[in-house]
Amino acid sequence: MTPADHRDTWPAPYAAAPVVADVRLPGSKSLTNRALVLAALADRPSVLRAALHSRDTQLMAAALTALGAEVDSAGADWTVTPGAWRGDVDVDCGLAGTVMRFVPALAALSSGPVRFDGDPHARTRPMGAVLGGLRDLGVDVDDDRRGTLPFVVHGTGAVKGGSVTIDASSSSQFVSALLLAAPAYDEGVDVRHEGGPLPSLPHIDMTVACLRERGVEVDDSEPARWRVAPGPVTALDTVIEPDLSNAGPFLALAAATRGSVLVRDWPATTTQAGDAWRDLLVQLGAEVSVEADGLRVTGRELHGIDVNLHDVGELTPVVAALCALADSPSVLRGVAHIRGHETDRLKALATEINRLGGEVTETDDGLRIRPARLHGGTFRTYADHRMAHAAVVLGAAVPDVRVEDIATTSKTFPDFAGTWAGMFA
Ligand SMILES: O=C(O)C1=C[C@@H](OP(=O)(O)O)[C@@H](O)[C@H](O)C1
Ligand SMILES: C=C(OP(=O)(O)O)C(=O)O
Repeated sequence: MTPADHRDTWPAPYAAAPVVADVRLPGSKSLTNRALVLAALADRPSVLRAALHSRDTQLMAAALTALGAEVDSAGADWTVTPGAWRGDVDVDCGLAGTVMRFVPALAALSSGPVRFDGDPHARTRPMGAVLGGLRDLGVDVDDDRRGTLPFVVHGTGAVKGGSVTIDASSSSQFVSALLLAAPAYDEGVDVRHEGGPLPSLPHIDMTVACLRERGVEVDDSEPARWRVAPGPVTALDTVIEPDLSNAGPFLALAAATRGSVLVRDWPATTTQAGDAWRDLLVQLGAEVSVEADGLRVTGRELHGIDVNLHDVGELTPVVAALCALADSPSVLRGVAHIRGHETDRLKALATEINRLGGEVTETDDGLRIRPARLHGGTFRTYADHRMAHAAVVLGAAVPDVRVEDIATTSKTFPDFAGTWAGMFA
C-alpha cells in the first residue's frame, strides 16, 4: 500500500470479539424525500419530524427551495411551506436518484427553464424513461436526446398529464416520479410500465402509500399500472421512520462477528424495502427477534444463500459482504439494474471483494460468491455509500481492511464513520 492509499482511506474497525451494541439510526432517505416533494405540493405547511439530514435530502430541500418552496431544515423537525413554482433555476442532483428522477416532474409545473446537472457519475445514471414519459405528457425537455443529465425542463406553469407508457425496468424511480407530481397535473396520470421486469416494487408501493396518506386517490389494482387522480395534497405532520436499508450494515455487524445488535425503533409496519433484512438475515443463518425497543440480530455461523434481490436491490452490497464471509456458496439474482445505481455495483463488488482475496464472479443479473479466505487491503468505494457499507462489514471480520472515501456515506447517513466506530466501543 502506498502512503497516498493511507491518506485517503479509513481503517475499518476490526472486531477482535463479538460486537454487542445497540444503535438508533437516522431517518429514511426514501421517506424523507417523498415527504419533502409532497409537502412542496401540499395545500399548506407540513412538518417532517426526525427527517434525515444527509446529502440526498439536503439536495432535495435545495431543489424545492430553488423552485419556490420554503424549507426550514435547521432543527430535527423540518417545516416545508409550499410556494409558487419558479422557473429559470438550476438544480444540483448530486448523485441522488430521488432528486434527478422526482424533481423534473415537478419542474414541469414551473414558469420557465429548470436546468439539471449532478456529480460526474450522475451523468451516467439512466434518465431516459422519465424524460420520455414527461415529453409524452406534454412537457418540453431538452437533453440533446442523450437520456441522461444534464438536461433542461422548460416549465410552462401547467402540465396536462394523462396516459403514458414507460419502460421502468432500469429504475422504479421513473414510475414514482410521475406518480408523485401527478396530483398537480390537470388530468393526473395513468402510468403503465412495459418492458423487462420492474425492480424495487416496494418503493413504488411506498410512493402510493405516501400519496394516499395525504388524501390523493390512487388506483393500483392492475399490475404494472397506476392511476393518480388530480386534486389537492393534504399537508401532514409526519414522523420519518429510521432508514431500514441503512440498518443493513449494523445488523450485518452482529451476523459477521457472532455478536448481538439491537436497532432501536424498528417500525411495527413499514413500506420500507429494508424490512426485508429480517428474512434475509435468517436465511444467512442469524437469529432475528422483534423486541419491545427494536429489532435484534444475533450472529451464528453464516451460510451462503441463493436469493432473488430484485425487489430490494439496494441491499445487495451488504448482502454480498455477508455472503463473502459465509461457509458455503451464494448466488444473488435479479439485480441487473443495480449496474445503474451510484456505480455499477455488480462490477464494483466483484472487483473489491476479490481484491481482498474473495471468489466473486459477475453474472448478467447478479453475483456468484464462493467461500474464500479474505485478507486485508484497500476497498474502493466509487463514490457509493453502500460500497462503503459493504467494506466496513468485511473489515469487522477481516483485519486491516481500509475503506477509500468513507465520507461518501454522507449521501444518506450523517457521521456514519462515528456511529460505526461507536459500535466497537
Ligand atoms: O424511490 C426510492 O426511494 C428508491 C428506489 C430504488 O431505486 P431503483 O428502483 O432505481 O433501484 C432504490 O434502490 C433507491 O435506493 C431508492
Ligand atoms: C440506489 C440508491 O440510491 P438512489 O436514491 O440515488 O437511487 C441507494 O441508496 O442504494
